[in-house]
Amino acid sequence: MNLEKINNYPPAIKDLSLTELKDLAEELRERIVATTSVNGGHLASSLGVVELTIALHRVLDTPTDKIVWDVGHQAYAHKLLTGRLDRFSTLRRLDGISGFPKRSESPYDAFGVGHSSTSISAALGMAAARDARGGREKVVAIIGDGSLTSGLAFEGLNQAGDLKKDMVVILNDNEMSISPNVGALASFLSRKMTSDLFVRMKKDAKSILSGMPHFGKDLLNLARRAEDSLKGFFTPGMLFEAFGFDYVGPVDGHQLEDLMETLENVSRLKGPVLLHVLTKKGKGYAPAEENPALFHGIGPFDRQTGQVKSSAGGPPSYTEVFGASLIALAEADPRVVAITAAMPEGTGLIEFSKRFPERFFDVGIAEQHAVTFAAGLAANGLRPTVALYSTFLQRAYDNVLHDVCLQNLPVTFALDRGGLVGADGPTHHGVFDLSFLRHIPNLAVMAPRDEIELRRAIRTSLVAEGPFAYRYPRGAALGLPIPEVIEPLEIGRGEKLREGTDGTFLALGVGVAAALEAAERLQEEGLSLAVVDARFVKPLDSELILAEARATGLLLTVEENALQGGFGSAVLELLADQGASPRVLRFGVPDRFVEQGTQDELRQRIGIDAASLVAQVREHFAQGASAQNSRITLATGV
Ligand SMILES: Cc1ncc(C[n+]2csc(CCOP(=O)(O)OP(=O)(O)O)c2C)c(N)n1
Ligand SMILES: CC(=O)[C@@H](O)[C@H](O)COP(=O)(O)O
Ligand SMILES: [Mg+2]
Repeated sequence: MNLEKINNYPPAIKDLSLTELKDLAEELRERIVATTSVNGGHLASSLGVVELTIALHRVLDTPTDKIVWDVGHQAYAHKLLTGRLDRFSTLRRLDGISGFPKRSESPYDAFGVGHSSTSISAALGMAAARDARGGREKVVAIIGDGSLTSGLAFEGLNQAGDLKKDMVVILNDNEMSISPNVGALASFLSRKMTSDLFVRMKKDAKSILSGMPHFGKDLLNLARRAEDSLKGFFTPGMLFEAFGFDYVGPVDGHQLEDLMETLENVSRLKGPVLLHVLTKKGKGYAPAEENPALFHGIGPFDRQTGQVKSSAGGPPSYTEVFGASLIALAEADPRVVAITAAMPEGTGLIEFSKRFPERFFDVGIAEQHAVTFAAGLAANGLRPTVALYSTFLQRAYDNVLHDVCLQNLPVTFALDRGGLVGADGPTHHGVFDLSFLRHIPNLAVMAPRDEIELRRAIRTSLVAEGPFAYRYPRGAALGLPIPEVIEPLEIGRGEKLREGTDGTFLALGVGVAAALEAAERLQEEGLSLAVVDARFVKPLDSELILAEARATGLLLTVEENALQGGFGSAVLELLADQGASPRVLRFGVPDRFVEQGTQDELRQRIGIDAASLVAQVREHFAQGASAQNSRITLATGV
C-alpha cells in the first residue's frame, strides 16, 4: 500500500508514479471516511483537499518547506502523509492525535491552528524570518474561501503585498464556509459570476469585432490572444493583484497532474503569489458531496448510508433551546435581531434566519465586525443578540469593551460552547470567557444551570438596560419540562438550591448539577453541604455569598472556566474586600491548556465532575486540622 510506504518514510511520495499517486488519493479518502465515521470529525473539508495535499507534499520538501494550514480542519490527509497513519484511529480522542495541526505533534505541522484566517499572517512571519536568517525554505499558506472573509486574512494580504516576500497563498475555493459562503467577496469569487461575465464579454466582443469590414478579423485574433489577460482582469485576479500578489488560476483542485505542475511553477516565482484552486467539499464521498454543511464537522455516522448515529429522542441541545427561545421572543418584539459569524447551524439560528430573514445577519467569519456591527444596531434602536462560540469571541475582546460596554449599549452575547467542548480540544474550549468578560464595566455575565434558566437569561438579556452575556455548554440540555411562563431573572441574584451545614458549594452553569450530585453523595457519608447556584459572575450576589460564608465557613466554588480570574477568583475578591475569612476551595480549569477528549473525560481529568468533587471534598475533611493551615486551596486536577 502506498500509504504505508509513505507512513514509514514521508519523502517516499516523491518516488510514486502518477497512477500510484491517484491510488494514494483513494487510500487517503478511504482512511479519512473510515476513521471519521467512527470518531466524528471534519470530513467534508478534508476530503476536498486530498489531491491538493498530495501535490503539496510531492512538490515541496517538507518539513523544511512550510505548509501553513488555515483553521486546520482540512489537514487529515496531511496527517496521514506525515507519519500519523498508525495513530490516526485516535483522531480527536483523549490522548490521541489532534483534529488540527499542532506543532508539538509533528515537525510537519508548521503552525498550530483551529481558529480561522491566521495562515497568511503566520506564513508571512515565517517568510520574513527565513529572509532575516538567510534561509531558503518555501512557505505556503492554504486558506479557504470562507476563512478569507475575515479581516485578519486581509491584514495579512495587505502586509504581504508590501513586504514582497517570496511566499505562496493557495486559495482553496469550494464556494462554502460551513454553510454557503456569504458576503460581497463570495459573489466576487463566485464561479458562476466570473464565468458568466467572461462568456458574455467574449460573445459581445466577438460579434462586434467580426462585424467590422476590414480589420475585424485581425482584431478578433488579437482579442483571442489577449483572452488570458482579459480573463485575469475580470476574475478574482484583480483583487489579489491590487494587493501586490501575482495571481495564478483558477486551477482544478482535483486534477493531480495539473495541480502538481502548477504548484511546481508557482513555487519558483519571486514575491507573493496567489494560486486559486477550485475544489469540491466532500469530494469522493457522495453523502458529503450532497450535504457538505452536515459533513463539515460530523459525529459518528454509518458510512454506507451517511446517516448520523445520533441519540434521537433525547433532550434538545442548549443550542436548540437558544434558537427556539430567541424566535419566541423575536415574535413579540420587532427590535430583536440576531447575528452569527458564519455559524448559523452551529449557533442554532437557521430557523430564526428563515422566520425573520430581514432580522438575521450572517457576517462571515468576522467576529470583531459582528460585535461592532451589533453595537451599531443597538445604538440605533435595535436589540441585537450576537451568537458566537465562546472561543471565537476571544477575537473580539476590544470590540466588546470599546464599542459595546464603554457605551453601555444593550447588546446581548449568546456564548455557545461555553466550557469544555470535547473533541476539538484546546483551540475550542470556551473556558476563558468568564475571566475575560467579568472585569468589563457595565457588562452582566451569567451562566445558566439548565435550559429553563437559559430561557430566563435570554428573556432577561432583552429587557436589560445594558450589555448582557450568557454562556451555555455544548451538547444536550437536561430535558426539563419547560414552564409556560418564563420569568426574567433579577440581575445579580443567585439561588440557594440545597441546605447544608458543613460547607457550601457555590456553583454556576454545568457546575451546579455536579455540585448537587456531589452534595447528595456526600450526604450519604455524613457530610452536609449546601448548594447555591450563583448564576452571575457579574454582578455577584454578594449578599448570598457572604451569608453562606458566615453560615458554613467553607465555600467550594465550581466552574467550568479557568481558575485564573474566573468565578472563584471573583468570590475571593469579594471575601477579601469584605474582610470575610471562610475556608475556600476552588474547583475549575487549571492554569494550563486542556487537551481533547469527551466532555465527561475532561471533566473527570480536571476534577470538576461529581465523583471528583466528592473525592476532593472527602479528602479535605479527612485531612481535618492540617488543611486548616492554608485558608485557600486550588483544586488543580491532575
Ligand atoms: C475565528 C473562527 N471563527 C469561526 C470558526 C468556525 N469555522 C471553522 S471552519 C469554518 C468555515 C471555513 O470555511 P473555509 O475556510 O472556506 O474552509 P472549508 O471548510 O470550506 O474548506 C468556520 C466558520 C473558526 N474556526 N474560527
Ligand atoms: C473547525 C471549527 O472551528 C468548527 O467546525 C468547529 O469544530 C465546530 O464545532 P461544533 O462541532 O461544536 O459545532
Ligand atoms: Mg470553503
